[in-house]
Amino acid sequence: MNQDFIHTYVSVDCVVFGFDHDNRLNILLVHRSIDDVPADKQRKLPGSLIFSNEDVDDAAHRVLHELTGIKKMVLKQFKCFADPLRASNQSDIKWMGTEYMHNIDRIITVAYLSLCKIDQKINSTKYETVDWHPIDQVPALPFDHNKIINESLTEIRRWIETDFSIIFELLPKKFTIRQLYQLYSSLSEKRIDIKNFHKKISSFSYIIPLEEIETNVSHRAARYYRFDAKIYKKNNTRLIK
Ligand SMILES: O=P(O)(O)OC[C@H]1O[C@@H](O)[C@H](O)[C@@H]1O
Repeated sequence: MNQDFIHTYVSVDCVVFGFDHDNRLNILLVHRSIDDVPADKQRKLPGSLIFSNEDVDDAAHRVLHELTGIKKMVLKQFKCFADPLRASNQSDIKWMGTEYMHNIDRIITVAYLSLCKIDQKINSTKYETVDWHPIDQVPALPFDHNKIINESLTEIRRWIETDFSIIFELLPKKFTIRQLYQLYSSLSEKRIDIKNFHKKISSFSYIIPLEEIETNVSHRAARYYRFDAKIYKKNNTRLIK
C-alpha cells in the first residue's frame, strides 16, 4: 500500500451553553491574540491541544476548569472534526505558532458540549476575556468553530429529548414555569403550548413548587419552582413522548 498515514495533533474544543435573562441561548467565547488582527476578530471557542499523557476527556475537563474555575461541569463528547484543511488558514497557523509550536497545520479536534448557569461567576485561570454570546449573534470564528457550534445545537436538542434533566443545569436554582417553558421551546423542535406545558409540569413530582413568588415584575408575579434530581432519578419521565 502506497498511502500516507497522518501524523497529527489532537485538540479538544468546548461549546458551553448558558441561558440568559432575556431567555436567549448563549455560548462562551474566549479571545486569542494575534498581531495585526482586529480585537473583534479574535474570538474563538475555548480549546487546547491534548498533552501526550492526557486522556481526551481529561483534556476537556481541564479546558473547562481553566475557562470557568468551576470544578465539576456537565460534559458530553459529541463529535470529532477532522477535515484535513480545518487548521490550514494562515492566521490559524500563525496562532498555533504563537501558542504552541511552528508549522502545525493539521489538527483533529474532539468537540464537547457543556452547560453552565449564566449567573455563575466565571473565574478563568487561563483567559483574560471570557464572554457570553447569544447563539444567533456568533461572529465569524477561526478554524471550523462556527461549524462546531452549529452541530452542537443539533446535539443539545437531541440530548434534551433523551434526558430532560439536563435542562436544569441551565436554569437558576429557583425558576418560574415560564422560564422553563422558554428554555424548552428554544431547545426543542417539538412544539407544546404553554397551558399544556404547565399541566404536564405540575404532574412531575421532581419539579417542586416553592413558597416564593417573583418580586418587582410588571406582569402577574409567578411562583418559583426547584428541580429535585433525586426524585427525577427514581422516576424519570419524558416531557413529550
Ligand atoms: O484552543 P487553542 O489552545 O487556542 O488551540 C487549539 C485549537 O486547535 C484547534 O484544533 C482547535 O479548534 C482549538 O481551538
